Amino acid sequence: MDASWLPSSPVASMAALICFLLWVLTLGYCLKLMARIRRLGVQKEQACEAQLHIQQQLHKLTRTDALTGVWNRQRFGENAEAELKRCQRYTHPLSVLCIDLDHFNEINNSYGHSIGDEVLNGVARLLQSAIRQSDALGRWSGGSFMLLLPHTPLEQALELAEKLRRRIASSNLLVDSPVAVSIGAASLQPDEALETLFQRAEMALSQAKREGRNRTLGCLSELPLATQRGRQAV
Ligand SMILES: Nc1nc2c(ncn2[C@@H]2O[C@H](COP(=O)(O)OP(=O)(O)OP(=O)(O)O)[C@@H](O)[C@H]2O)c(=O)[nH]1
Repeated sequence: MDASWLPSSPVASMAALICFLLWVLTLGYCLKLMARIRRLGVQKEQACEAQLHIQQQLHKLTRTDALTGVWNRQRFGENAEAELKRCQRYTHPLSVLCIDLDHFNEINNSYGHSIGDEVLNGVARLLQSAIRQSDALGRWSGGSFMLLLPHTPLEQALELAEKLRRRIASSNLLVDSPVAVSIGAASLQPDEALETLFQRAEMALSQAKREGRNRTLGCLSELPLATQRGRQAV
């Protein structure tokens, strides 16, 4: 056997051994480094996913009402504006319902705010479960919601409003007392602005409250001249 490659002296043997050890150490270090880089890559991916999740949650929070989970007023308004343009472009009917809890203040005072919150939540759930996917529900203010009904003329909107009103009145959101809502409806008129459409639904709602609550009223007319002037002056 040819042994010419073997170190010929103890010094050479020692040097070969040191080289071998250095090579083993370097290899170990490289493997460790590679594992660390891989770990960092995974951690970076996880951090990116977490950041994306937080961004999505934030986006959702800024678009939905924290208590009821329905769209907040801003998101509802943006959607309604886009829907209005579509309906005007294709001359489709569009209606809105403004739905307000009757005597909500009394519910809060008698049962406490957290029960008031539960009632509000219950109403939101009832409304959401009764509408079409193409409809949109938004929290409008304290105890009121706005419902957008594309492709729906006033007559059908009033029918739906009555169905919703009856459903809420016969629910047992409060065990020992009925919960009622008043509803104002309005349908888009040619070249009408969104703001005016909402105002007319609110006007009908105010009239329903004045007439005794727990009822539905539609707004057939345009805004009274005084209101229109007031709006233009703003
Ligand atoms: N529990 C609860 N109450 C709220 C919330 N936001 C507003 N409110 C209360 O809702 C009540 C709104 O009352 P109003 O709509 O002014 O009047 P109302 O008592 O409902 O009377 P009508 O609308 O005239 O029938 C006020 O007492 C507010 O404090 C909320 O998020 N949770």
